[in-house]
Amino acid sequence: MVNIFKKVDNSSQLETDPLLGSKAEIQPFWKKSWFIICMVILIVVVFSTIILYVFYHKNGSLNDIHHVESKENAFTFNATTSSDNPVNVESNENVVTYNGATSSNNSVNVEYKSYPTSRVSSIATTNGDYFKQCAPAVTCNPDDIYRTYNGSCNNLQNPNWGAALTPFYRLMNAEFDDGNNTFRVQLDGKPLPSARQVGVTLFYMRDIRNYDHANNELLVPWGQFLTHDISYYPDDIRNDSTPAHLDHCFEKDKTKIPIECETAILIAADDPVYSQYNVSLFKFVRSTTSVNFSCPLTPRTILNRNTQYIDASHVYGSNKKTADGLRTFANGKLRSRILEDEEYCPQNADSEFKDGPLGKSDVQFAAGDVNVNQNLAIALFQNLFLRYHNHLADEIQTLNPSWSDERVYQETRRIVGAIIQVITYEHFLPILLGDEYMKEYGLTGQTTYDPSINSALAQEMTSGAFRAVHNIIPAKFNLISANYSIIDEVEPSRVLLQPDLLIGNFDNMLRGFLDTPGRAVQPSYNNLITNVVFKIPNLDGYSGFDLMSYDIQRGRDNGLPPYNKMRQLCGLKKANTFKDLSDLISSEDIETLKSLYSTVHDIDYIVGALLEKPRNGSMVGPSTACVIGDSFYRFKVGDRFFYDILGQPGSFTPEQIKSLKKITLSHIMCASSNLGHMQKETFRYVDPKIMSSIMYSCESYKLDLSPWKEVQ
Ligand code: HEM
Ligand SMILES: [Ca+2]
Repeated sequence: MVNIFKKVDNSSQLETDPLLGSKAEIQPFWKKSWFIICMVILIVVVFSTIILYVFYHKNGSLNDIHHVESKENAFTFNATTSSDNPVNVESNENVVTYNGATSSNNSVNVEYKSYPTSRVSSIATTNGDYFKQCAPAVTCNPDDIYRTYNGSCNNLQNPNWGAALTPFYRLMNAEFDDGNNTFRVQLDGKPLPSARQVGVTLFYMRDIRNYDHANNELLVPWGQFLTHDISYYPDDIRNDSTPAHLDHCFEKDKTKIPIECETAILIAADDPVYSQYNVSLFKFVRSTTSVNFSCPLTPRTILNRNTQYIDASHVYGSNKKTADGLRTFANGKLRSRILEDEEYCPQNADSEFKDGPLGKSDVQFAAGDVNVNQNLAIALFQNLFLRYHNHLADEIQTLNPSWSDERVYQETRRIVGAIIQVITYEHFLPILLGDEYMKEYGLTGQTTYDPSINSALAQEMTSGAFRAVHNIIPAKFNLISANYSIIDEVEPSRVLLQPDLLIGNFDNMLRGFLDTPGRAVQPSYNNLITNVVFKIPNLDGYSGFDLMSYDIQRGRDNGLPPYNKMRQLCGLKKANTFKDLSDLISSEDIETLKSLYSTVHDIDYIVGALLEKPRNGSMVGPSTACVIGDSFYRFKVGDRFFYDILGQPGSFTPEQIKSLKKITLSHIMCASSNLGHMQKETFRYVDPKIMSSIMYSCESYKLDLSPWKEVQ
């Protein structure tokens, strides 16, 4: 072993100089230049440390990084803070940024993994069951240039992947108490706390941050419109008619609760809203399962009725019958009707909601998705795209007069699907997720098709992560006139299934979403959408609507894993105690969680997701972002018809892609309304009175269709 502690003989100051080869006089070490330089550096370091220490203490920034680890693609930070002020942790390599408020116990741990082009790997073992046991036989034509209506044959090796009426994908195995069907219980065997109780205790009257002045309210109808393209799983109401089914659950005799009432959401006697109406529960109907389609899979498996690709199936339908029913079969156009001189979706003659639970609506639209009438915002967007389809079909037919109705219809359908993808990936997701998550989850840049990727929508996404975006639904929709004054406002919660208000208000509603700042991101939903009481016409009593309770209960209904498991799936540290949640959840909320749940392992996914602090530049926390990011990655690389994929029979030409990439939601709104002027970044809030100079005339928003002109 080499002894590094050389013994210095102080009696002899002379040693052989290796360069001069002669004896040289050795100076005392304090006179040597290396020593002087070292001392100067030391003094500078000590002084700057003192200055930084004082500065950081004052600003509440990081003062003790006691663990910093950098693996190939992962960064871990554990740090303590000294005050209650916000903390910034930044790493320049691979850009991992966190900006969160400290919890009152002054401890912040941030652990983010950076996945440059990666995603979550499913660890569920049941994803293949439906395809082995129940999937219909399908024959595909690999040369087809248009999508099928139900999404089959997109993936030629697995033709049923992503098709309508196939199961949601699971990232983790379903969690049911009996393994198959009954609601998850807590680790100590107790039932989970009532979904309403959780909502009230954590979120009631928590509306403190009102506006997000960077974005307008259009994120909400777009988010919902997009949801209706990729998801639909109705309640299981096989044997009863809406809305009276389950009314018997209200009966006072609680000695024998019918099985179908067991999943009702219990309301406590001291509920701040419902106690005064003597309402003791919300009816809750479980989702329809594969059993309804003669496919008795276990555990409980939910089939998605809409195609699971972003393909405008909510405009056209997820099966041929619906699609045909919406067509005129002339010039590629969709059926529509004129009301008060404007074009609207056709009437749905069979609608069961003419006498809806909240009132009567003479207007019931028909569209590709049966939920077109759910609320005014989604109805507005369905009508917007109906108008846009017909506008585009006219232009394409004019450009190519010889094209048949079928060709014009299919080509327009193909472009509309592509436009929804462009707006989603270029404009919507960067705001929702932020640029860093966009890069981490591989959501930017040229798409390369990967047939090994199943594009089906994750159960954890549709019953959990994407619903967390319900927190930006505003309490009121403004109707704004052409001179920018608010002429009316409607509560979305009160106009469910009542789309007649849209007639004559189309432009006013669009202006309302465009010219109103969005609801700020925060853990709670707006107070109205969670606390609306209404009288059921055919029941002598009151009922209510609470989106938060339904979201929590739906997660349990569909067997979502609890929050702690989702954290781990997303690369976050498993919490062993409630305190371990302090990396992303405030200590006040942790205390409330403790009062509701038996252990940290019992917390519902959406509850944790809503409480997590969003990463800087994103509207969601990491265990929400990871599921949303993974889903949109699969919708992109697993879709053979994705708009910028090259080399497939259905691919657009490079010139067409160039033209499509320029489209914004402003183009659609200009072509389908009388607005006249639009801003370039449609989702950004621009005060119309002050910023009118940066609004552009609708003349400048025209999709260049020349690449679609067929060369004769
Ligand atoms: C005015 C706006 C909105 C209203 C009134 C609304 C209302 C609802 C309701 C009533 C449900 C069904 C609840 C249940 O019984 O389980 C639902 C489901 C859902 N919502 Fe929203 N929502 C709105 C906007 C949004 C937005 C902005 C997003 C996401 C960006 C979103 C994502 C979802 C998802 C993923 C589901 C489950 C999908 C499904 O049922 O197939 N919603 N929403
Ligand atoms: Ca679809």
